[in-house]
Amino acid sequence: MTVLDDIIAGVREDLHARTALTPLADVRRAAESAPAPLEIVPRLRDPRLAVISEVKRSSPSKGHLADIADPAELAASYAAGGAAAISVLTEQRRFNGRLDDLDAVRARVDVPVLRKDFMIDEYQFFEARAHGADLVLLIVAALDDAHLRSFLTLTSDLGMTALVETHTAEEVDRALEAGAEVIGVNNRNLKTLDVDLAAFGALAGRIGSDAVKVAESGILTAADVELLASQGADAILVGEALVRHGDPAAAISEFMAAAERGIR
Ligand SMILES: O=P(O)(O)OC[C@@H](O)[C@@H](O)c1c[nH]c2ccccc12
Repeated sequence: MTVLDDIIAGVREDLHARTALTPLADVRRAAESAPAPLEIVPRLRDPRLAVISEVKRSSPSKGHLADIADPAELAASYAAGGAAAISVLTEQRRFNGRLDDLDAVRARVDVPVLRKDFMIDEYQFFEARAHGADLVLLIVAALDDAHLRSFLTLTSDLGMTALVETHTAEEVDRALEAGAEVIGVNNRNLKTLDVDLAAFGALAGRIGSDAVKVAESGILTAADVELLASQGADAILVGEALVRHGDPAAAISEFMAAAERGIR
């Protein structure tokens, strides 16, 4: 059993508990009456690097990262620093996230918000929308082609955008064939949790320029950002470096400046 399998087993149990409390029909109704989702693709296509800033308390690889008593406050400083979007982890068992965090962040900022979780069931998409998400994460390694396609359709039917996460050449091909518009390369292998910042550079050319390219995970320094920008990243997804930084808004500006050096 890989780490990913193990995480998903827990996600499935938590999902059963929520569906027992709130039936799909109710979540669907809440999704339909939620305020319209925001568009993210134009922000990601902006020539300047887009920084997707993550609210992340802990992770299976690093354990405890930050307390984050007030996720809305953190998100507000991300937005003030120029974040293009805010990612909110909602997985409970391994990342200590919650849907309440998504609600709090959504209520506070007017930039697009990503529900970051392991999406394995239709229910979670209506739930994401009901809680104000504009984007969801689809992890190719966790989905067969049929689910990848049907979840992409459901995401766009709900007016949201999918960040389709890959880690290998085969996964990039599957993402492209399924019609993904925004493709992430996770520098962390979710089966082993090993991080290799070179993963993005190795796959960027394969993605090409039809899809938006997002470099994810293990991005700690301005030098990392400069390199990824020079390799064609349109956006970066950063958690640890921001939640551990005393001044996350300054860190975001610093990353954006580093990207300018990378593309010059
Ligand atoms: O904290 P980092 O190394 O900056 O990583 C952020 C983000 O990329 C990471 O949280 C992540 C990327 N893909 C995921 C899938 C599930 C859970 C978490 C993730």
